[in-house]
Amino acid sequence: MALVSSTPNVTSSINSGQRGLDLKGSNTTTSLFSSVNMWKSRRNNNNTKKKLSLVIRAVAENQGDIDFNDPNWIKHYQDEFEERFNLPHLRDVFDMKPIPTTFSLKHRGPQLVDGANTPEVQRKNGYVNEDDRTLLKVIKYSSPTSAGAECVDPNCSWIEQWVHRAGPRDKIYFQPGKVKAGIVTCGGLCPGLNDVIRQIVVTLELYGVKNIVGIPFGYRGFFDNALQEIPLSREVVQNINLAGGSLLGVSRGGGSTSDIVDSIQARRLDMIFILGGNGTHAGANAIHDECRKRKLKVAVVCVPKTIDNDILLMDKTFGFDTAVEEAQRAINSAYIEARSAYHGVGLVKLMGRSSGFIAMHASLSSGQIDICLIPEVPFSLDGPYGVLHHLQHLIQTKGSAVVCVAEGAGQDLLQKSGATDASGNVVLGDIGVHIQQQIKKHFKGVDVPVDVKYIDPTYMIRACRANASDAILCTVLGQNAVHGAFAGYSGITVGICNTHYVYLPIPEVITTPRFVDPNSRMWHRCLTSTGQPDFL
Ligand SMILES: Nc1ncnc2c1ncn2[C@@H]1O[C@H](COP(=O)(O)OP(=O)(O)OP(=O)(O)O)[C@@H](O)[C@H]1O
Ligand SMILES: O=P(O)(O)OC[C@H]1O[C@](O)(CO)[C@@H](O)[C@@H]1O
Ligand SMILES: [Mg+2]
Repeated sequence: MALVSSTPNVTSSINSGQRGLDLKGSNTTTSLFSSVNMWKSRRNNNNTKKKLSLVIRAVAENQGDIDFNDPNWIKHYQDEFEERFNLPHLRDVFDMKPIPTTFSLKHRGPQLVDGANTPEVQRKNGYVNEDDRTLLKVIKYSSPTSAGAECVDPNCSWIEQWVHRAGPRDKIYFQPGKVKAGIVTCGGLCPGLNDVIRQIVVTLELYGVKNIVGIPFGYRGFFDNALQEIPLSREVVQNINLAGGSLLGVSRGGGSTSDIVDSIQARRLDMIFILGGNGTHAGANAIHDECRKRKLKVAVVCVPKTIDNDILLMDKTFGFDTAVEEAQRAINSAYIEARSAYHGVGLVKLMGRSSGFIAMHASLSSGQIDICLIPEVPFSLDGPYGVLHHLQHLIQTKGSAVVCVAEGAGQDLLQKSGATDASGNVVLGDIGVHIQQQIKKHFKGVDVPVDVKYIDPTYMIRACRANASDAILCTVLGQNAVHGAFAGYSGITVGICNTHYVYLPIPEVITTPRFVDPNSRMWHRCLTSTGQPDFL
């Protein structure tokens, strides 16, 4: 029985910040709205019994083909999970024999001669066994009503879900001296891109790779003949992490998979490291499939890049911490402006196309936000429960207020242009400008003076260099990407799950964007911190 792939886990979809995982195959927008509606109805329902029955009904409806009376159902579930998270490997297609790794840290001492594969050498070099696994979920929920509960059955049975541990293996599937490796950065900018590029190059060189190139301006670099490959070496990348942006440039849109793979073939690339978000990963998976179809021995390995932190299953993606930290500056300025004005309102718009992680975390960390609005939580501006009424209350009671809004929030309040960007992403209406206008209009209507200061720090945040914690994350992800390619995997991405670094098959992390779960502890903490009510 196809337990995992054909049975969406709606308990997770209600409760998890990773609900998209469980709505496989469904349209992203539809999933977002149906889940938001489900949440809406949950939030308006204060009766615990009703809540519980809703959850259990969701389980029953959506785990329809799991027979919970089967004493082995957990085992079946785990087997399906293992199969789903199995990593595609070049061995699946090619008859390949591994060779001892050339990755070795510099050692002193007679017993640590390069190439010697003694347990001592293995331990000193920190090789990871191919069978090592890390747990994807670490909380044992005792009830489906526990905050953030992700349960498969009504009893919330404990089900171990293991994913593959990342790191260098003692055997590799490429001869480093013959490898040509390419690196490409796609989508929008994100702090840390240069750190990842740098670590990929440095690690490749440590294996002994001499032919490393950058593909300029995202996928465009593969099919725009006017663009030249950029030769990369430790020397070239030595200091690139000191600046934001991407040494290679980025772009959205363009290019058929077939053209890109033609280009990979013509360039004779053996490994391609692809840095990008959801769209980029979808492209990378298509490239991996096409390479398999053409019987090309190419390792396609992604490093998730999204400032919005909207990739499934991961603790966080690089650049996110920096974005949150940088957002503090905008929030603090808005706060000072608001405090210093008579009836001041500071309004800050932060990135977050469909996920409000930056806005939520920035609100939490600043402690200066009175109202935080994110795409996952619907709100109304007008009426007795609307944002404007609450804002008026704040102005009249404490004299000033600060609002933080994610760019994708409240899109239902704006006219849709129907426009899309080069990658097919919907062009959003400007919710920041809209709220600013509505605040002015509302206060004029009730004849209360207000002084609104609107700050949109979007591109200032995105162009920053990575902060210390992101720089470390980038370092580990970049190194692990190279280890993954040499280990022979393709069609994979690297990530951090429960503080451990893992490899995941690409399709598992991009079924939808990752969303803030309005029922999660984190969102509840944000509400506790702002003191804001529901706005519906
Ligand atoms: N479904 C898809 N299949 C193949 N390629 C895709 C797909 N979606 C997007 N791409 C390509 O991936 C690249 C990046 O996509 P996109 O602009 O959506 O950025 P992203 O990777 O999602 O990152 P960001 O977080 O900045 O939005 C573009 O060149 C785009 O053409
Ligand atoms: O203006 P650009 O380059 O299209 O990027 C804007 C988008 O980038 C993102 O930060 C994702 O990278 C979104 O939040 C935002 O909508
Ligand atoms: Mg995208």
